[in-house]
Amino acid sequence: MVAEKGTDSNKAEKLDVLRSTQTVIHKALGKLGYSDEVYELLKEPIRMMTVKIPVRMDDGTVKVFTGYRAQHNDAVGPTKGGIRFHPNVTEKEVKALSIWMSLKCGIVDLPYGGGKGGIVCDPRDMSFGELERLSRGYVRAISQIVGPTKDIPAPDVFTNSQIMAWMMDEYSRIDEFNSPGFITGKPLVLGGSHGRESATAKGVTICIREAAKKKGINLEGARVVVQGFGNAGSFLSKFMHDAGAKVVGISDAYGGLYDPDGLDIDYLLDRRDSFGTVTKLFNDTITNKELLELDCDILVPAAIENQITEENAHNIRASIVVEAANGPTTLEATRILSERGILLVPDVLASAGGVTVSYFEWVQNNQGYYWTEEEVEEKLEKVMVKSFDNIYQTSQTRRVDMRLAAYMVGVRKMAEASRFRGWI
Ligand SMILES: NC(=O)C1=CN([C@@H]2O[C@H](COP(=O)(O)OP(=O)(O)OC[C@H]3O[C@@H](n4cnc5c(N)ncnc54)[C@H](O)[C@@H]3O)[C@@H](O)[C@H]2O)C=CC1
Ligand SMILES: O=C(O)CCC(=O)C(=O)O
Repeated sequence: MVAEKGTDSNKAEKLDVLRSTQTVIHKALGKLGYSDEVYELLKEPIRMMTVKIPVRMDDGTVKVFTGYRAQHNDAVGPTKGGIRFHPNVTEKEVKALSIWMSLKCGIVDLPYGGGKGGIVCDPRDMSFGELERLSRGYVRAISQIVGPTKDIPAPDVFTNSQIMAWMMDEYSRIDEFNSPGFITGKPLVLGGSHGRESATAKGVTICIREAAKKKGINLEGARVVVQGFGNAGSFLSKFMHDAGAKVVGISDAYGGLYDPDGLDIDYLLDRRDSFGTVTKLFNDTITNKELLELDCDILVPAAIENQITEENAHNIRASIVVEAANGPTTLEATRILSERGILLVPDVLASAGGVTVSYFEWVQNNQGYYWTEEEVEEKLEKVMVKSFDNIYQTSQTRRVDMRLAAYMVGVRKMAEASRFRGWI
């Protein structure tokens, strides 16, 4: 049997997302009765590629970028997960992100394992041409280990449908075949799916609705704060606004905006740039730290990791925290929120709408027959409600928090698939 691990006092270790996800995987496997051998297999990706990507910059110089692709576990099927372009990308982060993808795919029951990629770069400082050359260079560098039946990438932080289009085109050249199923999150005209752009936020919205029912909170008039105004955060703000909630705070990498009477979300959506930046247009801003501690009913971190920590968890004033971002809450903070009776819907459940509709996109690419937006939304709704119920019930019956319950549900499928394959 797997023994439960104690907490570590070192602050850096508490912010180490790989270490903290390993801690919860270890606990989840222990609760399910799996052996330490299973943990040894699942604690790290089975494959990790580091690549150097030389890119001719617009000024004629060559800059060499570092990129990663992690494939966590492919017992269930091909691996799947986004590609992040961000200056703070690290090998450890990409590994953790690939494990979270495996858990998400297990939770929403997709025929995939988890993968994730990242490039250390700041696309906000790069031209369109430089970004295209970087995107194509990355695909050439990882082409041996990816493909429509091996590992299927998608968008994540600071990547979008245009970048997916360049990557698909580059892979199709290498493969000498039009390969729309190589990547998801593509533009509609290149085999993208209706509903993929807003899918992550739709999934989060469904989780908020279900969590609000459990807490007896009426969404009409509920005060919502959203950290991050990119793909996940901006659509989410819109959906909350349309549902009658009052979005009182939003933020981006440069700061936050607050209005207790509710922000004008349509105006902000109109003014945000393609990197989800909008606050630079305003003088009267608050910090991201202040934003997270605002008085509200529902708090949605939708930006980056390690935002709710033991330092601010006691000051969170929301009744429900729904993680649209990957890894926004540390384990210590998870414990504090849970002790304070705050319902936390974890990332691996709340943000799984994105990969669910990515799966729909891949299925449509494979069958060559495309669904309407209504069909996609109906299927997503069913998947998310079922997954939420399953995890909520698990947390109640096993008397564990929603994060541990989600890991227990998410890890089981890959552990079983690995066992049937005779790996463990
Ligand atoms: N796009 C997708 O389909 C999915 C995204 N996610 C997760 O959701 C989160 C957001 O992703 P996207 O919306 O796709 O990215 P995005 O690139 O569209 O937007 C990111 C947003 O976060 C803000 N941000 C960046 N650094 C920040 C910081 N230090 N403090 C506060 N805000 C900061 C940016 O200004 C921007 O508003 C990430 O954790 C991502 O992994 C999870 C599942 C699927
Ligand atoms: O759409 C996908 O395949 C992956 C989305 C993703 O990277 C994530 O859920 O973190």
